[in-house]
Amino acid sequence: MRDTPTDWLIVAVLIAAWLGLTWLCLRKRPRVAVGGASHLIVYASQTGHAQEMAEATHAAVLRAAPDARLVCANRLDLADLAGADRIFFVVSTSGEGDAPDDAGDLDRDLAEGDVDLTGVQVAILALGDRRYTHFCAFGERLKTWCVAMAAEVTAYVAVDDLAPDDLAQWDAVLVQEGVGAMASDGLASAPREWRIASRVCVAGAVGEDASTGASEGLFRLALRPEEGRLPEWGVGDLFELHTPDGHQRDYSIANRCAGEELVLFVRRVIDKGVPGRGSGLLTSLPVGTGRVRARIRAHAGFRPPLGTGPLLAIGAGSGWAGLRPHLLEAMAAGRPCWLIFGERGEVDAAGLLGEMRAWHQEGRFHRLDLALSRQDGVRVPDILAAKSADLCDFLTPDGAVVLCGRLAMGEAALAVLRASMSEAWLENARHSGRLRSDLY
Ligand SMILES: Cc1cc2nc3c(=O)[nH]c(=O)nc-3n(C[C@H](O)[C@H](O)[C@H](O)COP(=O)(O)O)c2cc1C
Repeated sequence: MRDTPTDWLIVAVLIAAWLGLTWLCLRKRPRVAVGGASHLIVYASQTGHAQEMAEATHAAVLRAAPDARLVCANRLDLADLAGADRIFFVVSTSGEGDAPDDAGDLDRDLAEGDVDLTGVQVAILALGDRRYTHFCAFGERLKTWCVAMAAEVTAYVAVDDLAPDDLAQWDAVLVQEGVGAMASDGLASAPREWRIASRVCVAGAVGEDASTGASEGLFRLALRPEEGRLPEWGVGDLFELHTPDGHQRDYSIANRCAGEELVLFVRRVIDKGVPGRGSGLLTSLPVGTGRVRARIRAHAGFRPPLGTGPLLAIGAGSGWAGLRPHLLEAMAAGRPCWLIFGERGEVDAAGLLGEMRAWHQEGRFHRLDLALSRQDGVRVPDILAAKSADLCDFLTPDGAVVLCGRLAMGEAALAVLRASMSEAWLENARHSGRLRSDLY
């Protein structure tokens, strides 16, 4: 039997109708919000600032809308957004214009997702830093997408380096929206006074590189609270320094919470002859009498890797501050540890390398590999590549990785690990909490 032109026309019409219906179904997702909440506060945060501000925003919004829900971006479905009346996004930008790790799914949705947000009011607080090339790029992408999805974007506030004036604008937005300013009780702890109890230069000669605008040595500091006992913190948490001119700087706390002191490793930064706002203070105030204001801030994304398997710690320079408490925790738990660490040279960093060497000689580390770039021309990724087979033996199947240091070093290290262990292993380790990184 031959097909007639009429048969073909009917088939074409049916296919077109089916495609149209599918498109409509996908676009008009059911308006079911998270737990039925009319107000959503959605956060995406790499080092905790956006999360904390979202918590303070949530506390403020709750006054006006008792069903308001606080949600991490990755726990969100597009249908949740469509089901809300008002959405407050509080998001930072990480990497080079990237979404924070806890917003990878939302970022994919921004590229591919389609949902009807007609009638949904959106306000966005975007955290970023103008020293990076792509200022608030993730917040910008989010705004563009919301507009494309037909949401009404009522406010967009971009914050440069947590500048108080920019944050005041967000408070003004909240007041305008009828919910009142951010609730300070959303902050985990208030800043307090700390005294610099000791300070020693452990790497890089003081004065070196000042002319080139580069750094001027790495210092180990011990701080004590001016009053009261040492506050509690967890492995991975941050010391948030509040400078007298209203800025904040984060430093990894380098010891576990015990004893009377909090330990930091601070690189003295000199930019065009001017010492860094935070590092300048910490490395120049007099020992014994010098005081700074700071508080401890939880860093949920850099908690000890889950599991009980072996731990590979990778880092360089001031990244030692981030790795150190993880190693102390893992050694105490009896996990085999392997440290791969980069510095410039033996003489340059004797104070820093001494502690690692001592731990290794005492048998507390399974293995220690140093990449001394200026002395031997070897960098951290070179070691990872050269020891690829050993890495597979050490990490397969349930090993964990903790990575801390400059972004370029971290990304190069991850690329080599990906090649050695496979993309699937790395993704699985990240999703199951066995890979933690803090790159800056
Ligand atoms: C490794 C790193 C990369 C960053 N990349 C950017 C960027 O590309 N664009 C930007 O505007 N800010 C960037 N920032 C600045 C952060 O967005 C800013 O510090 C923000 O307050 C961090 O908020 P969070 O703690 O919620 O992640 C970066 C910060 C770090 C540490």
